[in-house]
Amino acid sequence: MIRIGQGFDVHAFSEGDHVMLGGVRIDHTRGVAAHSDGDVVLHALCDALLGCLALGDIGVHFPPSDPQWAGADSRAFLRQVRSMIEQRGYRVVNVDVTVMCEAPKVKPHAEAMRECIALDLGVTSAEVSVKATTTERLGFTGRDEGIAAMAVALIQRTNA
Ligand SMILES: Nc1ccn([C@@H]2O[C@H](COP(=O)(O)O)[C@@H](O)[C@H]2O)c(=O)n1
Ligand SMILES: C[C@@]1(CO)OP(=O)(O)OP(=O)(O)OC[C@H]1O
Repeated sequence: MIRIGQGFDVHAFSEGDHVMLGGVRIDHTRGVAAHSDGDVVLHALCDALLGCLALGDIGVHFPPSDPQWAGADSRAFLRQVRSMIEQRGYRVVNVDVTVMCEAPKVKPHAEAMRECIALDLGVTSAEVSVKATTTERLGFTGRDEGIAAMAVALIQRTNA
């Protein structure tokens, strides 16, 4: 039995000197507004994985109203979501993420992001794809107002 899920997340730029993407710290002229560390890649991935088993979304499991998640490392969310999936008898097959922003440049960090995500999901980096695109100066990402990410995940029953 295989199951598929998709996720999407956005965070607006705010004051700061770095962004977290795929668990990797990237120096930037701004940060993002968020309750946690604002890692759109990991948030979209969590939603994709939760979506595989119709387990709701990241905000259901890690509510923004809960002070324990203030400034949280989003890798902890991803590891927790992996654990939810494994408890239900599934394993991650592969994931694919697209980051949308004018800046920062993602490509120089894509390999580090793949390795970080692979470690937290218990797969190899060959099972983790990270891509990036501008939106050709169109829309909120095109106006350099924030970062968006979308993700797709495939999981498989471990006894399949
Ligand atoms: N934030 C971004 C956006 C894009 N890239 C890389 O640049 C290539 C060209 O982007 P287009 O939007 O013109 O297609 C793209 O293939 C990405 O590899 C990036 O690294 N960071
Ligand atoms: C991650 C959580 C944690 O409280 O808050 P944010 O960092 O604001 O990120 P969002 O993508 O809005 O997801 C909701 C929350 O689960």
